[in-house]
Amino acid sequence: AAQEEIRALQEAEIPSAQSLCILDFSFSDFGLSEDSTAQATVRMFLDLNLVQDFNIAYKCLCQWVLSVRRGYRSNVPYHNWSHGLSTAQCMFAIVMSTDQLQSNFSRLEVLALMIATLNHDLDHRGVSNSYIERTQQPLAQLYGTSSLEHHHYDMCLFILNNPGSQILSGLCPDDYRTVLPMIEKAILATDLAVYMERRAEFFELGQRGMRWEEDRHRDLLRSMLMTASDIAAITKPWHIQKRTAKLVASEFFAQGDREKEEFNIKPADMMNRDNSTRLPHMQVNYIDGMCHPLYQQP
Ligand SMILES: CN1CCN(CCNc2cc(F)c3c(=O)c4c(-c5nccs5)[nH]c(Cc5ccc6c(c5)OCO6)c4oc3c2)CC1
Ligand SMILES: [Zn+2]
Repeated sequence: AAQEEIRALQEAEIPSAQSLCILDFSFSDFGLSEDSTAQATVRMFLDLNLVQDFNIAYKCLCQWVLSVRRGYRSNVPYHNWSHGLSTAQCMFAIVMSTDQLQSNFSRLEVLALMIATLNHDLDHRGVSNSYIERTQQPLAQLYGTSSLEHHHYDMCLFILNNPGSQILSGLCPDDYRTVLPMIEKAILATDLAVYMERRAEFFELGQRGMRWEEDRHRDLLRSMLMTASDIAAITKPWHIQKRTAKLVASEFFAQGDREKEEFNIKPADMMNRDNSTRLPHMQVNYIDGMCHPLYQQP
């Protein structure tokens, strides 16, 4: 990120959570300027007490936020900075609402989940894993499965290791060794194919009135929370949801067009522009099949 941008953010008066509406599950960044989205991210880290709990130098936090924002591609209709911020804001609202009741999450978990949500789709190219794997993109050579998510984590780590944005430099070695794998697992958990494989176990455990104390159970809980934040766009008020669905459609149809033209392969239904008339049908299918079961979980 550029020095004057960092100084501007560092010296800015960061608005309160209330004035930014970041405690609301109906939050949308649609009206916010690029600068306000960076300030909203700083506000989340401040209000979660992460800055003082983990001795994060404020200038470092500002540079890190701006580097993450820059790490998203603005020419991608849906999987861009706005989606990364919205996902992090949903996690912020979850943590802040549940922690009022009892301290559900450890400090390290909150730090890991906030870093993971904000970074989880870094450098997304607007195409799905199946596209990358079927068309033998370089990313597919690097990672067999979840190629996108492995790349998102790689980029997250790259920014965390960049001089000037090393917000984890204040952690003791034990905390550092604990939080990085937590962030990696959380980002890899945002591959919806992985979520679909693991959610049955989560629902089954949820029926047993779990206390979610064992490590492997906490991994599963954090993974499900990542997906709940990642797909929260369909929980927004209808006028917001409608606008976002159009962005998703334009991103998916662009992929379908490339599959037809460049690779002469038949796109999946969701990616095929010929199905534009079936948008409402696909929307309902997606919500009923993918999303509602997760939000219904007690
Ligand atoms: C086989 N499948 C193929 C698809 N694959 C990737 C699925 N991943 C994803 C990831 C996502 F984030 C969304 C997502 O956020 C979606 C939303 C939203 N609505 C409001 C806010 S977000 N609506 C729909 C369904 C849909 C409706 C109309 C369409 C369409 C998709 O594509 C073209 O027209 C979504 O599908 C999604 C599918 C999973 C495996
Ligand atoms: Zn995402």
